[in-house]
Amino acid sequence: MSKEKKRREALIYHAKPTPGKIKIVPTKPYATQRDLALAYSPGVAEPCLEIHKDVEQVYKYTAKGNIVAVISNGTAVLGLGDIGPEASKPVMEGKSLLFKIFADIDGIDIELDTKDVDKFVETVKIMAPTFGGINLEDIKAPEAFEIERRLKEELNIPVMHDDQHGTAIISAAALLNALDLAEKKIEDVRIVISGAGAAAISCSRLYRSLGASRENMVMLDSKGVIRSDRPELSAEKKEFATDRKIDTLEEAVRDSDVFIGLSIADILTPAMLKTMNKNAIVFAMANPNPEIDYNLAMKTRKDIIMATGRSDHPNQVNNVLGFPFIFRGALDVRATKINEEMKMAAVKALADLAKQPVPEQVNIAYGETRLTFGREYIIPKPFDPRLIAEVPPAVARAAMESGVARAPIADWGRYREELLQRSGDDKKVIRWLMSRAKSMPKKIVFAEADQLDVLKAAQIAHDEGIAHPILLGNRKVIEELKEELEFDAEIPIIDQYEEDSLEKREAYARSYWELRQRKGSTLYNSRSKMRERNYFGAMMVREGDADGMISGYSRSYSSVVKPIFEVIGRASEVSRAATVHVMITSRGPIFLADTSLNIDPTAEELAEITRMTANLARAFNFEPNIALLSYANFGSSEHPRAVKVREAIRILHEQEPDLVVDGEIQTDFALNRKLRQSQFPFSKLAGKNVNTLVFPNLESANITYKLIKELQATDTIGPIMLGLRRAVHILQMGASVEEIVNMTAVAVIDAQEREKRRRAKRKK
Ligand SMILES: NC(=O)C1=CN([C@@H]2O[C@H](COP(=O)(O)OP(=O)(O)OC[C@H]3O[C@@H](n4cnc5c(N)ncnc54)[C@H](OP(=O)(O)O)[C@@H]3O)[C@@H](O)[C@H]2O)C=CC1
Ligand SMILES: CC(=O)C(=O)O
Ligand SMILES: [Mg+2]
Repeated sequence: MSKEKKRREALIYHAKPTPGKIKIVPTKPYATQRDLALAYSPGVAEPCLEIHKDVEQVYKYTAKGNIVAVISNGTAVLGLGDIGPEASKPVMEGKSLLFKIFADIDGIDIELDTKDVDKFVETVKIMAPTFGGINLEDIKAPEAFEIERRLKEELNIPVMHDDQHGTAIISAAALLNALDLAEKKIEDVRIVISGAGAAAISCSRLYRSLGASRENMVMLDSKGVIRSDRPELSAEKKEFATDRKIDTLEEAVRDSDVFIGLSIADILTPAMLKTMNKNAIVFAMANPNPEIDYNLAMKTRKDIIMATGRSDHPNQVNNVLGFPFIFRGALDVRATKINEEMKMAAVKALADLAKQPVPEQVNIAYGETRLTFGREYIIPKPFDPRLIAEVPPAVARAAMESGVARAPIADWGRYREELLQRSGDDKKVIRWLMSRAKSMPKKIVFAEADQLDVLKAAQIAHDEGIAHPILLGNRKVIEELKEELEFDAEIPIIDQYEEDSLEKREAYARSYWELRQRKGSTLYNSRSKMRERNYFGAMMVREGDADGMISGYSRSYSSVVKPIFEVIGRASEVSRAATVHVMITSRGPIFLADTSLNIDPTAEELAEITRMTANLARAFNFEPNIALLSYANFGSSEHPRAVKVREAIRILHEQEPDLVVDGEIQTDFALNRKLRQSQFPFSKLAGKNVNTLVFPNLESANITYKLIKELQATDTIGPIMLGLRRAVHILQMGASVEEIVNMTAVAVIDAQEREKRRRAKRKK
């Protein structure tokens, strides 16, 4: 993608559909007059009075304990410099978003219009009662040091300047691991630090407390090497001033072992890099552009261990790995500060985690085949789900042991459980879907590529590397739309009406005729069918010219299903096809079946639909806990409709004893674990969170999924077609671009799975 296109994409992302990246959502009921009388006057007076009597009760009755203020004055925004408070807001909103998605902390961004240290400190102090913690961000040195020092002294909630300590913690963990790989000792290595600001000073201090010697360190600022004979040095810079008589980065870097960049882009040249010692460690962490471009550095020297602050190269050393988890641990024990012990605990937890075997889902999330501790993996990845379970407990424990925890944790097992729950499964499934598709993109026919939204989805699928699209439809329209979308990649376009497609059309018509000649088709009508896009597209997949197909955006489901069933047909191992919708809810994804095909399945058919749905959930990386829904619970009705579901359960319990499935059960008992436990403790679902719902008939399934979708405005993936011979999926009419992209990923993964099975079969 061109730089200009990336720029516009970033701007549109921030502007649409609503400006910015965060919003506030109520957590209590507010529907009725009674709710409002509790939420606000008169009920609200009660917690006010309790807190007035004992201020600590504020943690019990308000959200304070989970809110962190992300505060900046915009004087050192990333590596962009002093761009002002308003211009820093996107970064602060970004930090709030990261707080939420990684650690379930509500980050509130605050941009202060002052460069005056006293005013800044006073303002934050005045606001402090609102927050459980204060994350200072992108404030330039030396003011940042004084602001943080004073706030730490004067407030009794955790205060951390992220650019100082977040960066120091992550880079220290990465440095320890890199030194391990380079077989060097921190006490012996010569370290050059480019930058003498908030981040650089704090990192250097932490390296010293890990054993680095001051004599081996050289620090540079915008004026060059910080020498002890330089006049007017700040106290912080003096701490790292060198007695060596050198002035330039070039001189400093020669024969050094470690380069730490926390300054500005592109100041380390290949020539300088070549003068560093063997197995040099290069952390070029300036954002958004590092001190030396990753590819340029790797081209210059093969033996370096390289990291940047960016997510698009191996070894992202960025404070995103730290602040969400460090604050999580600090908040959870109501720590009065974030002290050295807590920081060291975080360093150790992160460094250790990188050496552990990496879960498959992390490999998939990053499109890697096998991440293992080594030069290209010295630090965990931000989307590693183990971070939330490892780092906060380490920080919380250190807070308790160092005497700053006001609410110590007693049950560590339960705390871990709570942490895992916080990591929320909602968007993970989409992320997983995309990464899994990207790991081996497949050729997917977009049968309605002359529709704007379908083409947009094909463009995203192509740009993101999810699929290799084939655009089927009116060539002129597709080309015009492509131009409008600036979709300038060379993508195959097939217009089945054109002269060029005649040969294929004839070949497909003959194959189709062979297939259907005893089902009433003539060669003549087979030829005319191949003019229809869904027949043509399906034949492309059938004949191996494509791996999968997406259609149905502009026509009714039933009119698209027919050609697909005629051409592709049902897989031999099943007696029917079925469809599943995955609803992305706040409690995680829920699989619903059958939402689009079987109108009134028999007990046997329901059992089969359940088995297919369970397989799909597993293919999505979820262990299925399945409820077969009814209007009745466990034998409470003898109506044939309830009996049918009971019979399906009997079949499943007999044939699939290990499958976690039960019913017939009503929806509320299925979804509410406590309620279910109180009434039906004997159920196979006891202690389980149900994530798969199989409905007794099409009406109930279809109505339910549409109801959830419209009322909750949740993301959906579906309808996912199960039980066909090929990876062909039919969209709901008018699907959104996101939904089409999701379904494209589903089609790709489906094709990947089929290929895997074919290979396994061939091996046998
Ligand atoms: N990867 C990560 O997680 C993080 C990366 N960073 C990055 O580190 C950089 C600095 O951030 P921060 O410390 O907050 O900002 P500060 O404004 O506090 O510090 C910037 C420092 O860079 C120095 N500098 C400017 N130009 C040069 C130069 N040509 N050579 C050497 N030093 C120079 C400045 O020198 P002087 O003192 O003379 O003005 C100053 O010491 C930014 O690019 C930021 O994006 C920061 C935090 C986290
Ligand atoms: C990552 C970060 O906080 C910075 O670059 O400023
Ligand atoms: Mg920052």
